[in-house]
Amino acid sequence: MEIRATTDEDLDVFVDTVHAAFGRFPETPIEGGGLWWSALEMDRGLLALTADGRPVGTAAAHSFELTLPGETLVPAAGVTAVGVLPSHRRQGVLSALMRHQLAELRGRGEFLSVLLASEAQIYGRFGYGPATYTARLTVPRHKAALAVPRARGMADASAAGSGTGPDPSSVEVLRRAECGEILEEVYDRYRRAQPGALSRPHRWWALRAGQPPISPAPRYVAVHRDADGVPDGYASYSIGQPETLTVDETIATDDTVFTALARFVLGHDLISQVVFKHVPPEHPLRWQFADFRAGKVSGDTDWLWVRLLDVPRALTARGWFMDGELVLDVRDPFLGEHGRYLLTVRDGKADCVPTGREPDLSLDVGDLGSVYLGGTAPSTLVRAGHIRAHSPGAAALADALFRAERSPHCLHWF
Ligand SMILES: CC(=O)SCCNC(=O)CCNC(=O)[C@H](O)C(C)(C)COP(=O)(O)OP(=O)(O)OC[C@H]1O[C@@H](n2cnc3c(N)ncnc32)[C@H](O)[C@@H]1OP(=O)(O)O
Repeated sequence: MEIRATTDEDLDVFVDTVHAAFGRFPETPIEGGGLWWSALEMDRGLLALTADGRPVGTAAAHSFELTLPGETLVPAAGVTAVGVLPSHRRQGVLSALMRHQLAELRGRGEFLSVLLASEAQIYGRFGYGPATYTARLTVPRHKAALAVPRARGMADASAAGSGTGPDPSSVEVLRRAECGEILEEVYDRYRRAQPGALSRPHRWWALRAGQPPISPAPRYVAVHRDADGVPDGYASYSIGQPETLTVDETIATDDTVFTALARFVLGHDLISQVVFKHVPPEHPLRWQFADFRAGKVSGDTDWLWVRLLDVPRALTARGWFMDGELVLDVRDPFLGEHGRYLLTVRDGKADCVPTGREPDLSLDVGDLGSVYLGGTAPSTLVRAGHIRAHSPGAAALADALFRAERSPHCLHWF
């Protein structure tokens, strides 16, 4: 078997092969009509070929920016279009593709790769760990009343007298087709401050490559504007049977904007329930209902998987919120690597250097990927038996150190 990089000339054969692996047809649009593969970067694709030159496997990568804790933006390879023909499975084709791809990414100087896993059993062996989570929240309209925020009544001398005038912000309903630029701009503002979020490169919007609201599927979009009329949030939605308003995504540059958009869709007439797709499982919205049980969380699942390609570079790239020191003994079974690092955090920045000191934690690189964005507590993986803590306080210290300013979330589909 040979693995080779693709060029623009390979687009048709690449797209045919990956669709055959998924048992789909390239000409059949995904939900809403977006041809996701139009955004593929063919200089980042790989084809696995048999000895007589027949393509049997594919993998590709998008050039994204990932937001790390501390509002740090870094490049991340978005691994995608991974497939092996049903006739050639379980013969090591994917393993060979992954090995080739990881080497190639390192060769380009990349230090993080990310993906969405079609099945959760595939990617752990290649050093990826689930790092962000998502869920849907279903709210029956008759339970949708929001509580008065308790903090509003609390004494705050600096804010005395504020919050009593009319709300100067506004919500306008537009059609998806007439507000592409607003969506692109608001999403970009949002993702820069949200740990775990990925960039949506301009060409994705231009090509409408993806799921709604990137794709051209008909949608209404509630656009929120601040007091100066500047768009600062949106909710893209459609209404279907049975009397359900489904929100594809609620993008807000701050929590009050999210609340305003939630209030707007929950107040829609002629519906019996609202489904918010892609909310973080522990989103504050649940706490905002007068009835705590109003919002039912379902479909709680992993979303972004993270793989560190260069441990010291990745750990020093993110922001940190507490000073401390940890010795991490990191194994990378797939690549046959092993390193022990002293992580020292001071004033929000980390230093990470090889050390001979006794470790505080021993872990696989995939588990480091899971805790890296702050969305999985190291102690959870200690309790699950995946990370080994060498002293009683090590897990608690790691929990405190790895925590992000807010829980990471990603809703970009690729
Ligand atoms: C980021 C993305 O693009 S996600 C999309 C992934 N693609 C798909 O789901 C499309 C349908 N599936 C496929 O094309 C293939 O089954 C693939 C790509 C998942 C696996 O390809 P293969 O060439 O069969 O994998 P390979 O032979 O290298 O398997 C390596 C190991 O992973 C295991 N493995 C592979 N796929 C799976 C799976 N779906 N579930 C459980 N274990 C799996 C194999 O058993 C093997 O284990 P072993 O090393 O202990 O023997």
